[in-house]
Amino acid sequence: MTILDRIVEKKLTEVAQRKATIPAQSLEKLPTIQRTVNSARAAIQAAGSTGIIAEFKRKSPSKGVINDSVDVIATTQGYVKAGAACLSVLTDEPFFGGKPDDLIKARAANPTTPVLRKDFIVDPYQLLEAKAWGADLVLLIAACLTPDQVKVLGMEAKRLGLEVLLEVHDEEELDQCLAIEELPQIVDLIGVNNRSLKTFVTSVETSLRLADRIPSAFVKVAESGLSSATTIQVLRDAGFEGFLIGEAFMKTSAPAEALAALVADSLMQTSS
Ligand SMILES: O=P(O)(O)OC[C@@H](O)[C@@H](O)c1c[nH]c2ccccc12
Repeated sequence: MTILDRIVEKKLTEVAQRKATIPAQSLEKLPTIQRTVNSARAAIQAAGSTGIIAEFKRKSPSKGVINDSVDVIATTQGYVKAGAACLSVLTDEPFFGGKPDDLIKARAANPTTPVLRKDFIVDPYQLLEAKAWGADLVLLIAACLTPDQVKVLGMEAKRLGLEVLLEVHDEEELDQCLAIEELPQIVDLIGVNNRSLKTFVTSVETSLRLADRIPSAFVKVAESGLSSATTIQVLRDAGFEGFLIGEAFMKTSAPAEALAALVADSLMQTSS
């Protein structure tokens, strides 16, 4: 059993409990369901955007506790001030130490920045939750979904007006998703996760290998294991516009300052 299998098993139980506590019909009635989202696609593609999707992540199955002392509001506001194009907030509690309230707080504190609900989405109910909590976009992880589920969840996300980041790890997952005829209508960004779910080893080569296979209709996002301006430039040259970064910032006592330093490094690279 892989870690992903364990996470999904737990997630299905969690979703069943949540549905029993707050029925979907109640979520549908919340005013946030009608809200127009901040576009991550637009924010990442805006002229001069850093493309950085800065993540708030307290712990992970691969690293254990990364940071359990920083505050979600101060950190996400600091990220935005330092140049983050988007925010990513973990809402999975058992494995990543996140919670819905982190997302709700990050949303309220950063009204004009796109916020990603980072979780393991296996049921349309979680999309309703994401919209109700104020998320602008959601992650769909190909490794834990069938192409049919990607389609159903993508369509529901679009009904709710959410943007979708589809995550793949290899050629097989990517090709299976690209075979979904409606994909350009239901997915906005395709992310390549550099972290192997089996070994937890991150290799930026994964993103570089898959870059040309991703059609230009999608914003390309490189995910995980990123920390240097040099690597970001290499990825940019390969066609990536978005960079999902968590640990490199969160492992420091001042995550926003770490982001600011990376942005300063990147600017120096482009001007030299
Ligand atoms: O902390 P890193 O190595 O910068 O990685 C961030 C992000 O890519 C990673 O947290 C992530 C990518 N896909 C996920 C899916 C679920 C949970 C977490 C993730």
